[in-house]
Amino acid sequence: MERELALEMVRVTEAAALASARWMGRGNKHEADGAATAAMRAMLDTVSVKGTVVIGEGEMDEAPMLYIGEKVGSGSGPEVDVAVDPLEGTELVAKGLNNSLAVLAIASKGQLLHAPDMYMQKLATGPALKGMLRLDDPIDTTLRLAATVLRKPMSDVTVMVLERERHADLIRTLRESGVRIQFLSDGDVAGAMAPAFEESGIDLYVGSGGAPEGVLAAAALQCLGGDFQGRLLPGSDAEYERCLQMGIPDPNKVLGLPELVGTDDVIFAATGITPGQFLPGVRYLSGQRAETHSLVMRARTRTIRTIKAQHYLPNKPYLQNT
Ligand SMILES: O=P(O)(O)OC[C@H]1O[C@](O)(COP(=O)(O)O)[C@@H](O)[C@@H]1O
Repeated sequence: MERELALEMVRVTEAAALASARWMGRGNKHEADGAATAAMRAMLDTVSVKGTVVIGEGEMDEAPMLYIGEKVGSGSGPEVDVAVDPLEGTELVAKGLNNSLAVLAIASKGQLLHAPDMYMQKLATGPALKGMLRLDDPIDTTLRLAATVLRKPMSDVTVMVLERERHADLIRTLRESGVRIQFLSDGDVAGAMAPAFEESGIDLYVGSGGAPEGVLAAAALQCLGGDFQGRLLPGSDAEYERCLQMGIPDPNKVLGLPELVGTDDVIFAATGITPGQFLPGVRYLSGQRAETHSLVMRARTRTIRTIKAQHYLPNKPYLQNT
């Protein structure tokens, strides 16, 4: 893929963020998500790719736009897999909480895992722990190994996890191990990316979250030089069957970066919607302007670019109905 596509991708996540940011704190996650999705869809069609959505808003019969299998892009240019989450953290926007993002990854055709909509067990690290840990190991073994590699006492190791009832045993073990825990209420793409940013103070991301979000996080970590392992958690026979239908022969297998994002030809972009750990949220300025902060990265070069943009809102047709 041409490197120029990276900047085009930022325009797409900026559009989604600008559209959904209007809904911050207004208690309506569906409107916020719908606005982000429509804006992302409209902007994607201006990008010179022949894209197929592989991670999207749901199946064709569930989602009006950006559904799995939908063709996007201008129809000229390279054939690419497209993974989107126009509003990652719908509750965060609805409740006016930190850390929601508009997120997009593209990779050369056939290279992103077509992850079914179910939970995935996840382990994400930054570059310092790349290749050192195994999702299959008991969590206390993983923590001890991480502390040794990072040359920190256990009490300085900081682990991020979604605050969920299903994580009760995991959290108990983390506490018994003596590590520090930072809880997330939602938004585990940002959570899984955190260990790759030293300034986050997070060493490891663990626990289960959405499988589609896992593929997006894996694309980000491929660009950041970090590591990601995931295991699908089909919760019923129907979900197990769904994995098989989607071309995943062994749904219980641990999937590493090569299985999730089988290429360095991947671009990841994200724009902050509400204020976040590594990206400020959308700010509305005087003079009908709004400011966005985005991150765009290519795995091939590992360049991490942050882009601050000021938008003149009357010139954004996709915002007219928001
Ligand atoms: O809320 P659950 O069921 O634990 O699911 C976790 C998933 O939900 C999120 O927190 C938010 O997802 P949405 O944006 O679809 O609301 C994801 O980041 C995470 O992967």
